[in-house]
Amino acid sequence: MKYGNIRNIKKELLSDNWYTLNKVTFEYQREDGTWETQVREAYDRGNGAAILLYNVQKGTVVLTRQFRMPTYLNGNADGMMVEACAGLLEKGNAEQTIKMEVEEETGYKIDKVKKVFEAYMSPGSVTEILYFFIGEYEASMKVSEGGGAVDETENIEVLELRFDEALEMVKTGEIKDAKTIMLLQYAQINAVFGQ
Ligand SMILES: Nc1nc2c(ncn2[C@@H]2O[C@H](COP(=O)(O)OP(=O)(O)O[C@H]3O[C@H](CO)[C@@H](O)[C@H](O)[C@@H]3O)[C@@H](O)[C@H]2O)c(=O)[nH]1
Ligand SMILES: [Mg+2]
Repeated sequence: MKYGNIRNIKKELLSDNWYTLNKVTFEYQREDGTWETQVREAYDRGNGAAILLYNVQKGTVVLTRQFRMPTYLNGNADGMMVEACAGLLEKGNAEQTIKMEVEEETGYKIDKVKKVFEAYMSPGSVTEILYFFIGEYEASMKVSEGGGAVDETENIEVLELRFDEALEMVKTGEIKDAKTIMLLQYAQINAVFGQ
């Protein structure tokens, strides 16, 4: 018996205030062939893209720092998060979006990025799939201050850190964002900065 047979999917909209929260009722076929009814809430905030900006010569990465209310609600004392540059896919594909986000959030205009993997970040409750990239930056690509979209009140601070310092911040817990940890570890495992 294969898993994954489902039928009678019914969606009830609980909220579409900003993004969309649905209560989904469905029947799921168990291994013994019988059907059971399950209820799951699913939050759809679209898909996203994230990128590790790195400079091999300088041995540095560019990250961002911003206030994240949901983390404040769950134990992050000042609500501030150090994260790789990222954004939700609005128009266009993941690659176009991430280049746009890089310029908006960090002020660097880059034109070469490499997709490294994709991942569901919270598959039990959030529909989002996140596309992961890495890309080289250098000082000459800096065209503005960055900081994020003014109309979105993002107030993003741009950080340039040594790669080893960023890895240390994962150990100490100063970096606690999953996508950022995944990208830093990708760079480490794949010797993006050399052995
Ligand atoms: N008014 C309002 N604004 C919101 C709400 N929820 C989010 N926003 C704003 O919508 C904007 C979205 O900015 P993006 O840069 O496109 O997305 P992001 O929040 O950085 O999302 C990235 O990181 C997430 C967390 O790791 C990822 O989940 C996501 O895929 C993406 O990579 C942010 O300014 C955020 O504050 C809301 O309920 N109300
Ligand atoms: Mg963002």
